[in-house]
Amino acid sequence: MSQKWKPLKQVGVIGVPFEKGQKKYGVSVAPAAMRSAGLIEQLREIDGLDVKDYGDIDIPSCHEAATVDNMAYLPLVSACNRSLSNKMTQVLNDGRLAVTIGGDHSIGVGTVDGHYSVNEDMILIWVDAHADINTNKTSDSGSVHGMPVALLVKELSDYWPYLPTMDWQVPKFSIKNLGYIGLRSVDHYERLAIEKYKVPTFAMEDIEDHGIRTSINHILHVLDPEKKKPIHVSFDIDSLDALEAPSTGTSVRGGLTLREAIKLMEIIHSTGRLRALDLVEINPAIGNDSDRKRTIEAGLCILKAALGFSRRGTSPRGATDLPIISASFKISSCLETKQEKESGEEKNGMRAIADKYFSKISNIESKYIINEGLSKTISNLLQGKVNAFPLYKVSLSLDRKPVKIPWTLDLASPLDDSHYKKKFKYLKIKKVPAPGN
Ligand SMILES: NC(=[NH2+])NCCC[C@H](N)C(=O)O
Repeated sequence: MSQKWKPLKQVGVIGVPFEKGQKKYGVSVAPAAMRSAGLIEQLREIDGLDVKDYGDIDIPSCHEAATVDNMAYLPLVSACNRSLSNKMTQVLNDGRLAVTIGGDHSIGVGTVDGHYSVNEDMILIWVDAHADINTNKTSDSGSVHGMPVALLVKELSDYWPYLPTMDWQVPKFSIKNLGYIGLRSVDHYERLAIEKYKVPTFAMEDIEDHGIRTSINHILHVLDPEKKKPIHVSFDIDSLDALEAPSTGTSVRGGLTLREAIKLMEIIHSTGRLRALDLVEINPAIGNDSDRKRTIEAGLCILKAALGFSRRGTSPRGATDLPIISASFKISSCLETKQEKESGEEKNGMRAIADKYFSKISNIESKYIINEGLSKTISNLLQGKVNAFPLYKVSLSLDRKPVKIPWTLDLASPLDDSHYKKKFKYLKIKKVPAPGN
């Protein structure tokens, strides 16, 4: 039976201030930098999104020496990912789409491991300049951020030595459920692995040939032709062109434009199947203020596109028309009814009248005033009948043009008010939803 997918409106944000998967200082500052740039607030502005901030995971301090050849800080990387994997499981089991802010890309081990434990049928879209599928034997750098994919996939488990501290992580995810977007710096053995396992890959030259829409749609079709599997996107900011995202540790020229990346995320959002999204490798310590700002803004744009922000704009929820009147009102005077005059309950009576008349209007901003002299004249003209109904003068100030609503007559059916209707312009008062509702 085919399940109807729609975008998950509940989101859980996890920060991972971790940088030991590579050698440069600064990528651990990204969660804080993203938060102070308004990450949570901006996500909450997306129509209908319920965003829970799970805070940053505790990065375990661990002083064990690296015991595996050509794998820097493995015990630390392992401890961080173990804790992240647990946090992922928690967020997903809370029914939320997990948004993880790294940290370097070694944290993909924890996010995918945690996601897999909840959704075994998940597919993984790795958006990156690099394939990150080195083993410690094939890596030139010895940095684990170039190895997460190789650690995760079961097909490569035989190519690793025993990894002390990594017993918690059993590679179960199949490379058959992986696709790449944005590659342009692929090491030799990485290319071999991609070809050997026929990983659907749209490197930059393929994106150049086919466009971003066809590229992602092709990958999604190959990995999940029946459109029924949860999607995990692991987005490395270095997939973007260095001009769009300069503040990152291993930037490569000639990458995705921000527009392509946004489009990519919009397409993924529209599947309704996105369940986990990582944003990694933003390094606020690289570059100047403007580089930092540009990179962080690009990251925010990407997250927002993935979570349903529409560049077309969205009309206010529930509204069917532009607000006709938006004002607040105050009764300054009113001709009382006979009954009120006698009972002296003028004030309550007035409030009741106001409620009755203006319950239909929300958020009225200007004043509603009766001119005493005028009201007396009118009262005379109406020969005492005025006591049978309240009479108001309403003045509303709209933004562009002051509009006067001179009279509102109630219970006035026997009365011919055509004279007043001619003299004063009547304005229909329509109910409008209060802004923000
Ligand atoms: N997530 C990244 N930025 N990875 C960069 C990896 C670079 C290189 N291929 C390496 O293995 O060291």
